[in-house]
Amino acid sequence: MEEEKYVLHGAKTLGSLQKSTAGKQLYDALVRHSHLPEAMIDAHTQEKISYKALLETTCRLAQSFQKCGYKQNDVISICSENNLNFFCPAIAAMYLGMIAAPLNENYTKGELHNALNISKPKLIFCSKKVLSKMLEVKQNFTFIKKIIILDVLQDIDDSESLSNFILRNSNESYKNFRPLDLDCKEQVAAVLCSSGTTGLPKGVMTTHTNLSVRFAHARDSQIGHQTIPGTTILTFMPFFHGFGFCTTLGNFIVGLRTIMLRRFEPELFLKSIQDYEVRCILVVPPIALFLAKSPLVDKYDLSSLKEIGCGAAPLGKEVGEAVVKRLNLDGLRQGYGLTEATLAVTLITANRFKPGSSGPLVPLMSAKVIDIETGKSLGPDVVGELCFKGDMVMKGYMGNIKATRETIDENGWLHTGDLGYYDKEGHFYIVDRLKELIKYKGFQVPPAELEALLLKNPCIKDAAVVGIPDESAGELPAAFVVKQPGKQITEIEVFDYIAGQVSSPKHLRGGVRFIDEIPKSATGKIMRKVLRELAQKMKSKL
Ligand SMILES: Nc1ncnc2c1ncn2[C@@H]1O[C@H](COS(=O)(=O)NC(=O)c2csc(-c3nc4ccc(O)cc4s3)n2)[C@@H](O)[C@H]1O
Repeated sequence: MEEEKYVLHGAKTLGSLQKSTAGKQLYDALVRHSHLPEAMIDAHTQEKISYKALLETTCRLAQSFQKCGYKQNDVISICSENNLNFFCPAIAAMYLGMIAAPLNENYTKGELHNALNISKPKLIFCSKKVLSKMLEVKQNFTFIKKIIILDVLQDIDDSESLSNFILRNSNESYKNFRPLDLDCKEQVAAVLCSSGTTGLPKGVMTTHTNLSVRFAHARDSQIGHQTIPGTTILTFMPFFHGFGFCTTLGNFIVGLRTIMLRRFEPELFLKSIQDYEVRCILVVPPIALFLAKSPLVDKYDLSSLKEIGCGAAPLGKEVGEAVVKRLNLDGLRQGYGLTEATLAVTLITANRFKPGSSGPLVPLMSAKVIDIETGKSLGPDVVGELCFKGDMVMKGYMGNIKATRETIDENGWLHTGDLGYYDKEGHFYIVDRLKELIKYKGFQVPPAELEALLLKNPCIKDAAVVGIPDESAGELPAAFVVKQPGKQITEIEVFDYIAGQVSSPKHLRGGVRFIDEIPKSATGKIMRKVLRELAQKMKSKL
């Protein structure tokens, strides 16, 4: 029986929680905000999309899906850098109980192969930039029926443009379209990649109920970053990642004006805040460090900025305080979240700033910190594994019951693999990571994925990858390698071997170190803590 005294509960009710599907809530929001001229602006091109255009495009795209015979639980993937049309297929899919599976556009063909094998999309929406890569990958999968290009007006060879696909398969009478009623708790809305506490990337099944809780938080002035329609928020968070995906959907729900960057570009970032009079920005810790230290910041008028949301990786208390002081803010709204729990599960709320804390538990969720030996829940100010329960917890990993059961226990508790504690006021502090996951600038770097690639190299007998601390990036992936007897390979050859197979965040920026044996426990588990300590003593030649 759970010791109730050490289980924390967020607010049990939230006036803004709606029982309808995420698709219906998004549809209603696009209708409600259809008078607002700017839903999203591309900071690179100044192009924009209105709420009315989002409404028409998503309804006609849903009608097109229906005309072409796509149906409930069919998966569509979106593989693109942030762009104005990124969310059109995702929202249209949610109207119909289809499933949106965003993919990192920087994935190599090998990474895409793994991710596509999980979600098995019938349709892929991609940008012109990744079209050739997607066409090559498509050849290996019979389940992919079509590729549609998001950011061109004309077809390219056999791939239709989004606008032509809609024109050919729908008509002007989109006003008769309505989203379907669905079982919100069971119906999967999106599948997002995450490696979780161990192993290779998996597909996190996020349901309509999961998103509904997020939308309730977004609407609530105590939790949401901004809640007044038309308020301007800026993001460069990749839309394929839970942080960027779920916060931007929340922006549409509230009617915000989202200024979108494809990637962080210092001058464009600062100029956009100034020129669009941005009120709120969402950042990861390396950008908080930039805001704290860069001389560039003094060249721009950032006086419109009233709020900074920061998360996805640890933020040093001193950095947060430096940003607040330099930008004359009330505080920095740090949050702690994981893809497996949809978005932030602890979040600094307005006026409850505590430097170094990731904030109190969000409404509609429960939390406990457990002793990693006994599993018993712990009281305040004692470090243990963070666990969460409630309607933000994912349905599970797609097609992977074993990994799901290893992450969500029989009582519905999500075991995060993170170490932390809460203080007497219920503020949470993340202090370390039990799990092997490495975070490079907020991006996931699953050691198991790199270790599997290293072991395929004929010159390598054994290998382990750990994260080593870095002030700017948070952690850098570093490899320990045992050479095959009689084989030669250099550090740079190992670095290049990995860099040629995976996307940039996974490159071995922490270096390569050759050792005689990988330290392992009696059960064969890599002793990663030992390796992290060894990495500090053994400098890499790279
Ligand atoms: N604040 C934090 N401090 C320390 N570590 C943090 C962290 N947030 C995530 N992490 C680490 O990333 C892991 C999860 O990685 S992940 O799966 O890629 N997902 C994420 O990192 C993730 C998904 S949603 C999300 C956030 N949403 C927010 C909304 C508003 C806001 O102000 C702040 C945040 S953070 N983060 C966690 O298990 C943890 O190890």
